[in-house]
Amino acid sequence: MSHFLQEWGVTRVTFEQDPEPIWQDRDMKVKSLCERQGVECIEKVSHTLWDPHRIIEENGGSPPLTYAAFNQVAEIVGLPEKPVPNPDFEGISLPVETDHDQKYGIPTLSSLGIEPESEEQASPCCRYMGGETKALKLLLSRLENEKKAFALDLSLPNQLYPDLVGMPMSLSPHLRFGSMSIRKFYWALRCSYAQVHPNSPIPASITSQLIWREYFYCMSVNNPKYNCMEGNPICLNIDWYNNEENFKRWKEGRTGFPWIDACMRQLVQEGWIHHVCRHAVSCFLTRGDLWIDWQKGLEVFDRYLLDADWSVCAGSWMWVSSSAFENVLQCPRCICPVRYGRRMDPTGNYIRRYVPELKDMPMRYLCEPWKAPLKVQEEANCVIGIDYPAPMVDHREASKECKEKMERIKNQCKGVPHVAPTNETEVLSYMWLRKNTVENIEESIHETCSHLNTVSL
Ligand SMILES: Cc1cc2nc3c(=O)[nH]c(=O)nc-3n(C[C@H](O)[C@H](O)[C@H](O)COP(=O)(O)OP(=O)(O)OC[C@H]3O[C@@H](n4cnc5c(N)ncnc54)[C@H](O)[C@@H]3O)c2cc1C
Repeated sequence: MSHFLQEWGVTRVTFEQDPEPIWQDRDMKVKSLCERQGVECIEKVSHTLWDPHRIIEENGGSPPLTYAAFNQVAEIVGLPEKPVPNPDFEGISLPVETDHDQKYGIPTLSSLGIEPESEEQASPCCRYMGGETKALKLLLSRLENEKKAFALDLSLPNQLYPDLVGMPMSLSPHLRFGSMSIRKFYWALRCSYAQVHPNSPIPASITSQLIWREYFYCMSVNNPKYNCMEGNPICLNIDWYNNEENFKRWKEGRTGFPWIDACMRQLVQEGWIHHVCRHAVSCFLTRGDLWIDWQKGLEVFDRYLLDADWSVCAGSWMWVSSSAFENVLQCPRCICPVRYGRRMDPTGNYIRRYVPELKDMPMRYLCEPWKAPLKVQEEANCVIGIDYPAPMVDHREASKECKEKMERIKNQCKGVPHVAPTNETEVLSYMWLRKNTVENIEESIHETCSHLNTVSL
């Protein structure tokens, strides 16, 4: 790094704030290196629409407790700044030497010791290309689609899988790595709505997904244990099952529920799945069917998702598993892996694409192939238990059991804050919840109080 700074005559480095501890650690190192080299360091907030610290300050020193409260505070803070051209970069061109790629080219994955885990991973149906040029093209086609939806007053979901030419439509990996500016995306969505409906106010739903991202960022800032259950002041300590075999079947897409398996296989092969798929598989793993720790699911998402984002991913897992946020006090309905699959994939094309064993299974049985008569299974060349697994749980039974457990936890939660405790009474109620796992209550109260002191929420 110091070699590059010198060779390129760098005098100023700008970087953006990120709440993830490893990036904060990296920033500290870069800053001290730059200081030693006499290079100026400028820290900007450009990865989020608003500075999370500003939101916290406006909310009286703690993060807004709910998504609705977040929106109210954001309204007070005002609309996010519009992107402006950066004069620092105008007219800049970098001379590229003939041996540029040799000296500075991106190393291959195998030179870093990373090999594909499967044939599908080695040649996936779609490839995400990095860089702002690609991201801007993607934004344009995305806006065209959105405009059609705005004109019909529809909220058009992104497609479940890349289009026929293998082009992904999702911008999330670009947002994650900064090759698409979040402010540009936000303002582009608002402007294209305004073009279609010039005389109407812009509905909040147009940008609501981006605001969820902001909310999770705001909740994670100042909380280094945000991606953990233990020591994370906003997360309930739930006694999840530790069942390695069940976890492995979920991870490998061998649950016997075609919709869940299609989602998990797409994730591992392509590094991206649609929000409805993320929701379905995370609910299935945790409070829906298997009652397995959300942190295990988070590890898998973190490994395979191209848009894996410390704040959003951990926040979403806590949300879906009812471990934090508003969901702690609610008992949301479990997702049925059969009915939901049928609703989301009415043609069956998605399941057939990622679970080819079932490609000839008639639509009627596609989401629950174990119900197909043996003759139908034989005709479809897919005998359940031989060519494709039988369902690993009885969903009705498993979800009933999970729901009862969740109800018990929620009853214990009555009167307990659903996010970080902010005073001593709340700490005491919080400890009540944790007493099943912490033997010495006094010690645990002390532990949580010190969290409150160290984690300045
Ligand atoms: C268990 C689980 C884990 C998730 N992990 C991640 C993750 O690691 N990284 C990530 O970017 N998104 C994550 N999401 C949120 C969401 O599923 C993805 O952002 C979305 O599917 C990306 O596709 P898109 O770009 O087409 O999204 P769009 O619908 O076009 O949304 C645009 C952007 O808004 C943000 N966004 C969208 N939905 C949400 C949401 N529910 N919560 C917070 N931000 C949102 C993302 O930055 C996304 O790129 C997760 C959701 C769940 C349920």
